[in-house]
Amino acid sequence: MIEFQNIGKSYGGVRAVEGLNLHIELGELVVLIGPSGSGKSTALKMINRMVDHDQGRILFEGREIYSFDVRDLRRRMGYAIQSVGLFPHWTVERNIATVPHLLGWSKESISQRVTELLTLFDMAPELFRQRYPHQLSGGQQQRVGVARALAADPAVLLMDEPFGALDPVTRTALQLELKRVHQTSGKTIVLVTHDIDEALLLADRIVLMNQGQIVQVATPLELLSSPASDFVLDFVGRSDLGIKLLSLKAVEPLVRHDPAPPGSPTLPQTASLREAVAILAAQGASVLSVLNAQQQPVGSLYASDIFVSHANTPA
Ligand SMILES: Nc1ncnc2c1ncn2[C@@H]1O[C@H](COP(=O)(O)OP(=O)(O)OP(=O)(O)O)[C@@H](O)[C@H]1O
Repeated sequence: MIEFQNIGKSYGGVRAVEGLNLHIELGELVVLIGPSGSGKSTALKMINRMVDHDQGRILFEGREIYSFDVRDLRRRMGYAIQSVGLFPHWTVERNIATVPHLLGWSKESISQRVTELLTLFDMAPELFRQRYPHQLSGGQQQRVGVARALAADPAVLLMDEPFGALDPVTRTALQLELKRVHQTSGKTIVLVTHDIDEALLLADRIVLMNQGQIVQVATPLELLSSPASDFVLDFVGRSDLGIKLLSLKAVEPLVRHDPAPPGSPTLPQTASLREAVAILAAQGASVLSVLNAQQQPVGSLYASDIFVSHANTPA
């Protein structure tokens, strides 16, 4: 879908990105992460030519990006950034409709699409479509920013710290929404973040950068279980690596199909092992009753099974 071939970029003689090779597959959610100044934003912006590379080739759907009309290229790629960049004198509806409007969609199609997107992001259309950005909370503005990026149903969504500067609760809610949107739409998404937990939660693959170069490309589980170097280990957080690994593992494989003792604390079947450990510790319990979506018990989860199974995970 998007291919970086030996990409380089300098600003005034200073190398920001060097020797970048990466193939992003159709429908993948790839997270670019790394310390400040490592070249993440530059790499992202080269995809839609907000920044032009000066070495190598970038292919989009098999075609060199320099062979596209730049406006056409950008319309095919939704772009959402931390500062949101909503137009202050336009309503929510008009903001979301920016690209459909440029593409000459009919009034009815635009209105329908705005309703669809506001509903998707859990913002009642009748309440929000006529509001102006200053009448929204920060989290709502971010949602509108992402809705705008999705409006014309672009093949690709590029996101630069889209949930930065939000409180942790709103941030988590938006991350889960993005995960759901990705799973239901199957869009290719490239997201830049500083936040390793965000990367672990969302990414199909994580691209860890340092000083303009890729240090490791891996799935979240691979990154935690086989960090390529001490730099990676430090970046992902040496001290709480085990806890992070637990958050990637589902409880389901460890559920025993016999009922937990009466009065055991409960846990949804869809929870992660990290959540299970948190409840076990908080309640001082050694076994949990696992519930399905209908709140019916489906079995039990023993603390001893978690630690044995986790210890057996290949490092
Ligand atoms: N317009 C520019 N002019 C000059 N140098 C720039 C410009 N944009 C970025 N740089 C430099 O290029 C390097 C990479 O910057 P980039 O913004 O891609 O990093 P980043 O990993 O996204 O950083 P951050 O996490 O702080 O946003 C940095 O050293 C930065 O100072």
